[in-house]
Amino acid sequence: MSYEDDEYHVDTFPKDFGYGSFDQDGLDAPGMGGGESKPRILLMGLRRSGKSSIQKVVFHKMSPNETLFLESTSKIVKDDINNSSFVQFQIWDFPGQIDFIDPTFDSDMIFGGCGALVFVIDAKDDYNEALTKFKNTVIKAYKVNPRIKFEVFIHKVDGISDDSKMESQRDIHQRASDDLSDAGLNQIHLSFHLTSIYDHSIFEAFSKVVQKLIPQLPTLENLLNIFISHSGIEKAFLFDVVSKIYIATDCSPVDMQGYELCCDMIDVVIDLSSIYSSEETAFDHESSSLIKLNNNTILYLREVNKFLALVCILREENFNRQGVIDYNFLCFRKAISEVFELRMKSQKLETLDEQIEQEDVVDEDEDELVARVNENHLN
Ligand SMILES: Nc1nc2c(ncn2[C@@H]2O[C@H](COP(=O)(O)OP(=O)(O)OP(=O)(O)O)[C@@H](O)[C@H]2O)c(=O)[nH]1
Repeated sequence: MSYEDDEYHVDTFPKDFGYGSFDQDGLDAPGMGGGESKPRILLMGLRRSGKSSIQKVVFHKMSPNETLFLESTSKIVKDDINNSSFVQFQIWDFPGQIDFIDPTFDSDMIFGGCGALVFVIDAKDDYNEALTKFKNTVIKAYKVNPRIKFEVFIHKVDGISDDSKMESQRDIHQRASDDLSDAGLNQIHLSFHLTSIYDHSIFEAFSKVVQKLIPQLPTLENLLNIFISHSGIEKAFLFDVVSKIYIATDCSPVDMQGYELCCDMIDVVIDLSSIYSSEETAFDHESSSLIKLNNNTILYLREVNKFLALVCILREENFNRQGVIDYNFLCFRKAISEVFELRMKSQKLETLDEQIEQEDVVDEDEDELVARVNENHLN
């Protein structure tokens, strides 16, 4: 975790139940955790649009109200998210005032290794300036790296009526697309999300951003489809426990209420478990939980590995066959660990290749770059 400020309130989890270096069955082999091989998510947008708040709420358990006291970001902040082999990336939080189109800005380096660019637009503000900045940023980034996924967060939609939200989204979508086609770039795909840190929408949106960076996503979805169809389950989410973003779900549509219930269940399990166990074992290989709702529905949680949990929604009568569900779950967990191992092997090979090509210079280059950009562009 690259934040020096460790003072903020930890909302739900024990303080050290967060991201950090990990060593899972020797999977954190040298070179594997090296931040430089991880895809990068860039958080960009105008000043005070909410970039740092998003990062702190989703990945550092800051409570939304505390973001009111966040100071403006004055330099690029790099943050390593190292929670599991499936979810490893870096988030770079950019200061709102940074000038991407300045010729001295090293866009090759910044956008080159970037997996997704999240552009945050404050829905409560006049967004003309934001759209101009968005257009310039996309043009520059696409030129350097056409594989970047462009994600627009229409942010701070709390307290806005559903009609106004839809209207803002339609308007921003239309104008952003028009701007890009005027620049001859109508082939660029933009994704739009309505978000707020005051509800689960920010976690849902970030889930979708992160999923696009997981090459094994189709395999995970397939495994979940097979699992639910043979177990009488209606919906299943594979959750990253710390951030509560889901890294995969089955192919049925996501209902926001169901997602919120599953997120809340994770909080309940960790909170209760922390009372009766040490902080390190609040979530371990024996973690599982069952919650009966008063509408004939059951929430069922099982630990998949140190960082992942499977949370399922099913009808009460289907839980009569718990033995079948548990057996299927064990098969599912085994399959996940095989995918996980395969990924580790291929990452190891990639790292070896990279090391042969360029002996350990990338890390220094990137840090130098960030320092240089901060020096050149910011007070
Ligand atoms: N109502 C509401 N306010 C939000 C939301 N997200 C962030 N804010 C507020 O917006 C203000 C600015 O948030 P920051 O995260 O500092 O914005 P930033 O984009 O990082 O700003 P710079 O560092 O100056 O670029 C803070 O007062 C937050 O509390 C949201 O979803 N809803």
